Amino acid sequence: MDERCRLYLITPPVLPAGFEDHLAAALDAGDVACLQLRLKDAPRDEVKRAIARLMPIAQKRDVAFLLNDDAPLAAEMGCDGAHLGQSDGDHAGARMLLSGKILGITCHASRHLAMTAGEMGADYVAFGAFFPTNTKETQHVADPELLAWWSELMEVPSVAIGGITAENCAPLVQAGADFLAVVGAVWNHPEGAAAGVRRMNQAIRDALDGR
Ligand SMILES: Cc1ncc(COP(=O)(O)OP(=O)(O)O)c(N)n1
Ligand SMILES: Cc1nc(C(=O)O)sc1CCOP(=O)(O)O
Ligand SMILES: [Mg+2]
Repeated sequence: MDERCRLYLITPPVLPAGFEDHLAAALDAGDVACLQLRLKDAPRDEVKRAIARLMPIAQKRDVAFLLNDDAPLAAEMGCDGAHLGQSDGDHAGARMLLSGKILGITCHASRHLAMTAGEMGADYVAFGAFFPTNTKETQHVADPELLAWWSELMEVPSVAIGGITAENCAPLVQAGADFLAVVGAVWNHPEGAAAGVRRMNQAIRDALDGR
């Protein structure tokens, strides 16, 4: 098992005014492995403008920039990769389009979906939701045991998602999650996004000490 577990940051579904400054402060506050742009239901032009604004902020800091839902647009815009759900198009086609780039696949709480994604060539498999969340209506509940099973059997990294906070993340880290993906724990942190990143990283370190 890789002894590390890293933070995977996802943007809020709607970007507030001045988001660039909040993003830069968050990414400067501590280790963030990647940033996923997740603008649900935004027109393609708006997503393109957001990529042009935000991708340089991430890449300048060595944070991989992934686009949610749209592998062709990720390829066209030179993103570092894409995240696709089970209804987000042809995974094998996306794998070819994003050759050499990162492709992550949502696998809910399903061992079968994860094995299929791993065999297809996914760079990570995402499991969730581990906890209730206000960010999205979820239909699947994942258990930390799934992360332990995956990390013991497979080399492909796992991402845990759904309602994860500094307070509840320890069992996921200790079960072997390679990444913790969060929205609210960072963007809704009462002291700001930078404090959210610091707090998540501290919680990950504390949990790794107890692994
Ligand atoms: C890292 C990560 N894991 C899971 C998801 C969820 O993807 P999906 O099921 O396609 O749902 P939407 O995010 O598109 O609403 C994700 N985005 N990122
Ligand atoms: C985008 C997303 N996908 C999920 C899944 O279970 O597949 S849960 C989720 C929302 C994550 O936001 P927060 O960290 O605020 O709970
Ligand atoms: Mg999706």
